[in-house]
Amino acid sequence: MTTSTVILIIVAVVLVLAIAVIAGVVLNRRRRISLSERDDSAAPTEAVKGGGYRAGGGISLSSGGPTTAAPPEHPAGERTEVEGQPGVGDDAAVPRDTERRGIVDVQLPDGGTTTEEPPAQPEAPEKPSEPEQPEAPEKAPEAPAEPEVPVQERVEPVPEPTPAEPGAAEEIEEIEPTAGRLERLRGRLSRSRSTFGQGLLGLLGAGDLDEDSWEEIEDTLLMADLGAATTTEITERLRTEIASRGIRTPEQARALLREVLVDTLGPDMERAVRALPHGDPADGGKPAVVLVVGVNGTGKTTTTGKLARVLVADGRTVLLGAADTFRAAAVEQLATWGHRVGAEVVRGKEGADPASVAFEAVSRGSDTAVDAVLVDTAGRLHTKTGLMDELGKVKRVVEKKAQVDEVLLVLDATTGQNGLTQARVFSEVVDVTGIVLTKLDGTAKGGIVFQVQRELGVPVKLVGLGEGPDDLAPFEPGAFVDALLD
Ligand SMILES: Nc1nc2c(ncn2[C@@H]2O[C@H](COP(=O)(O)OP(=O)(O)OP(=O)(O)O)[C@@H](O)[C@H]2O)c(=O)[nH]1
Repeated sequence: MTTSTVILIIVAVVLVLAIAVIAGVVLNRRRRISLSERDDSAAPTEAVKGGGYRAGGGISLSSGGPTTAAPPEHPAGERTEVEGQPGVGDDAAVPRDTERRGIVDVQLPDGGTTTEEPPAQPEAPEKPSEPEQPEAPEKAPEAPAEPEVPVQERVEPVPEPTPAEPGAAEEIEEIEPTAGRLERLRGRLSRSRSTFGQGLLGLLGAGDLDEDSWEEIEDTLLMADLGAATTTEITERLRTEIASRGIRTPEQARALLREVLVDTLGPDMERAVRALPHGDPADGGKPAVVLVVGVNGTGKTTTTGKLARVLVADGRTVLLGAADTFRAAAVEQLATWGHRVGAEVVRGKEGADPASVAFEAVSRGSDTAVDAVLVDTAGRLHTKTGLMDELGKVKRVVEKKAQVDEVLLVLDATTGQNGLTQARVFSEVVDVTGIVLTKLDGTAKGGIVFQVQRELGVPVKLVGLGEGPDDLAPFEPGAFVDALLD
């Protein structure tokens, strides 16, 4: 063995040993890191999960029972007012039906076929000698160009008795005068009043406001759903004005608070509901077209019915379009409202294309020269995209026949911030021109009025203050703030 071979062997052995040592060190480190990683992650997980709370028992479960197979009951009477619900694509309350479908799922009938008769209506026996239904095919030339909307095939206008028809007049209800409604319904705001107005007045009237008092004022505004931006704006203005005007007495504080709140509500915004016709419909004028949109359960159908009553009480003729075809009961509900005020109702079968129903309603309204066509739309769809598609389509299709004068977005005041999220989404889809805030009688958080207007720049035009047929009032900032503060 030569010297060089010996050296080579020694070098090789040294190299092998070095590699072995390095590998050992690396493996050892990895193991250590891996162990410490696990240790680190274990601690926060526990902290987040438990937060120190230990449940005393398991979650109580019960059987769904046999009722799951039966068709769901209309739970309108059981609606619970749950904070933070719903989102767009959800319901505002307990879903009334199990089946959901998007417009893409709707089966279109073959051309030329007639749709099957709708299920017998409760009112049907009372009007056996109804005039013949208008011939749908006559409207074919007026149908919109959108090929997927075979209007004349899908919609079945069902004329309800009008005031002029013999035998129908006695069924039509008397409608409360619309003037001064907010004043009359003022007591319904009492729940809002107690926490919001009285809390603020108590703080401001106490005088000598320190930082804690201002924080409390901010908290009161935030808890009443006024939102951060409006709260800051109001608080800053109150601070400035109290200092510059030298407000001393509770009366002065009250007057200032009223002034600031009313100003924040934009008293100059145009709040008239655009539901009067363009010219005289009997003389070639066009009816006003009002679309009522919103998430299901917020009170769209009820609001449409209440608004019809307001118009009828004002001596106007109204036609209702039941374009909420996702739920048969919603169509029936609107038909009942129509029947009660003597308004004709145009409806499609369950699952009919809402756009075609809306189009037919507007066509029929123009033909019969009514003053206003109110279209109740569906708000429950799987997704925001589905909702956009449908509402956008309804508006586009209707606009082929007439101008849409008003798009009323119905929001449930009891859903707080979520109403705002809904408002944003709906205003992306259609140009919302007015807001109807319903169920203000059932919340202590009337402050959502401030936030919604600020966010959307669209006025609250009407408020729902109860389930009664005439519990719809115009929104008047001064009277509203007085109701909060008195
Ligand atoms: N307390 C109170 N209840 C209201 C008001 N407006 C509507 N409601 C009730 O809210 C429930 C839902 O109203 P709907 O008109 O059916 O709601 P919708 O948005 O049309 O829902 P769908 O019919 O499913 O499309 C009903 O029980 C109404 O009586 C209101 O201003 N105050």
